[in-house]
Amino acid sequence: MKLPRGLIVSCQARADNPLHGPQFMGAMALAARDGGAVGIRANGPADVAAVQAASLPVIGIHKVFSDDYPVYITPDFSAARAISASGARIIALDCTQRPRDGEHPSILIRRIQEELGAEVFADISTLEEGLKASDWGADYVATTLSGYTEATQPKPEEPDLALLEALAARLDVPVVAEGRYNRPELVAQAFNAGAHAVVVGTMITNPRDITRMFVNQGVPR
Ligand SMILES: CC(=O)N[C@H](C=O)[C@@H](O)[C@H](O)[C@H](O)COP(=O)(O)O
Repeated sequence: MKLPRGLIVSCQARADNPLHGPQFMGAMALAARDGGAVGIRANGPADVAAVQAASLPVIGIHKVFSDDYPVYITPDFSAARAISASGARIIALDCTQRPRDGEHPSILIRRIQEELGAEVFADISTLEEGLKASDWGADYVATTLSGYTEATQPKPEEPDLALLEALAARLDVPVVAEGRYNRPELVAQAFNAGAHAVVVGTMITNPRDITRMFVNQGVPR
């Protein structure tokens, strides 16, 4: 197993974010490492290559957006191959039941393991999807997409600890908590609920959203 137990920091910034770009994400990864993170999650070949500077295990994703399909986290094999070529040894992909263009996640999981020699990190939104991903051979199952699929709308403020707990009770593979873990006590609760690791993104690596939160909650208008 390539992913250690502990805190994983997601270092992602979209094109409209002033911190977009491998130089910034590489620096974020170093800061996360110095703070005690045991792994990094990063998006796209350039950022995946840049975060290797931290010498930590990298969960690579490749977001590819389409007008026709809702699946965007590593939606096909070519997306997986691109981040594998940039050094990701753990590849995360959408394993929800939503429609997609191309191969079924069960095929993608096997191809990523056999052809790229990487571990597969299944991003799911429901217990049923998590059980299926594990049956298909995923190496890790993560709650990443809870709150982001039709089946899990409306998106709650808090992370989906109930889903985490249900997955941990049923699965033999490591279960990872991800999505809206934005306070240290929520991370502690996730480990108590059986998480192998917890991924935190926005609250550590997105100063724009953190600033907005302060402005919206603490600044008089
Ligand atoms: C739904 C989706 O696309 N999630 C993405 C997955 O890579 C990221 O945008 C999130 O920031 C990441 O999952 C961490 O979550 P949070 O930022 O809530 O700590």
